[in-house]
Amino acid sequence: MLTVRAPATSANLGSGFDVFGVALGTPADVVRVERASETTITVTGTGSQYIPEDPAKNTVGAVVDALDAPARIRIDKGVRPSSGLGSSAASAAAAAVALNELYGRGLSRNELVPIAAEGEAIVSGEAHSDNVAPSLLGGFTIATADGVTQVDASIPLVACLPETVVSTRDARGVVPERANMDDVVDTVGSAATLTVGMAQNDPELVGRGMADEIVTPERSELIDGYDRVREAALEAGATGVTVSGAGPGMLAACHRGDRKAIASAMVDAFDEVGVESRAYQTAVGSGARLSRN
Ligand SMILES: Nc1ncnc2c1ncn2[C@@H]1O[C@H](COP(=O)(O)OP(=O)(O)OP(=O)(O)O)[C@@H](O)[C@H]1O
Ligand SMILES: N[C@@H](CCO)C(=O)O
Repeated sequence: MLTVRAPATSANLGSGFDVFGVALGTPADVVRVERASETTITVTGTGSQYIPEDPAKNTVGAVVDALDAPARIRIDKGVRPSSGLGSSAASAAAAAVALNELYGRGLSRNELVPIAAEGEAIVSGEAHSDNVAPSLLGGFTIATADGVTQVDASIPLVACLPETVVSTRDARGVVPERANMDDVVDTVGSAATLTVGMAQNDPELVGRGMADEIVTPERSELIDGYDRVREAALEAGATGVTVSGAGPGMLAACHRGDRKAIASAMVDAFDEVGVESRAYQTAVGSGARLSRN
């Protein structure tokens, strides 16, 4: 049996819609695979009651098809679905690494990115790679049509997940079809600033580079308490705050010593609007890890 732990991820980071992503130190999905003549999937863990075990509807099933690698697959969810922390992608990335090894397909982590992204097409209608890339490769990733650029980084982060649900499919429905040129210019500036911040491990530049005038204003409307929680995190020392993935999770960049205060401030602010939440004090981390047992 092969076991792979694949991390949660946060995509977009504000200014990098459908392009930027980071791997998080915690939480993670654990996927176990064994060869079988027919594929079966069982799901346990957080939010497992909302995840289909039918291979045609689970992101992992798309990976099985793409690698032609039938298996008995057990998914232990650490990443809550529809949270904005790349839950669907974590399972797909873990399965891609595990099945590639189980069947000796010999594909590199970069080559597994489009394969794992097939799973995203099942749940959101589009095979975007911005979550599967960091879950496979770790660090900060820039996923474009030409491939993925990756840098290792260790920026401290707080990811706060309200107990509400926003599906990626719905959140993609509010993305504007066109953008104003001034907003495009500002957002390109932010994206460049964030990229330098990741390369230099500078939380101030990363936080400043999260500013986005195009997608985030629309998406934040879907999250009860967004403005209040954002303000609270900034007051507690966050260098930048944005929607995590498609939401409703929120992501704050910060300095290492400020994570605890920011986590409590975000949870308290959600509480003030009657929403329970859970905060992860984490950092940009490593990609999927394989073990044999
Ligand atoms: N292995 C899986 N893990 C999690 N969700 C899955 C899986 N397979 C299918 N799904 C479905 O995908 C949906 C969750 O994916 P979605 O992209 O909406 O959220 P997310 O991955 O948590 O967030 P985001 O992509 O914004 O970070 C749910 O409807 C869930 O049932
Ligand atoms: N880039 C994707 C990430 C969430 O899956 C989105 O924001 O819709």
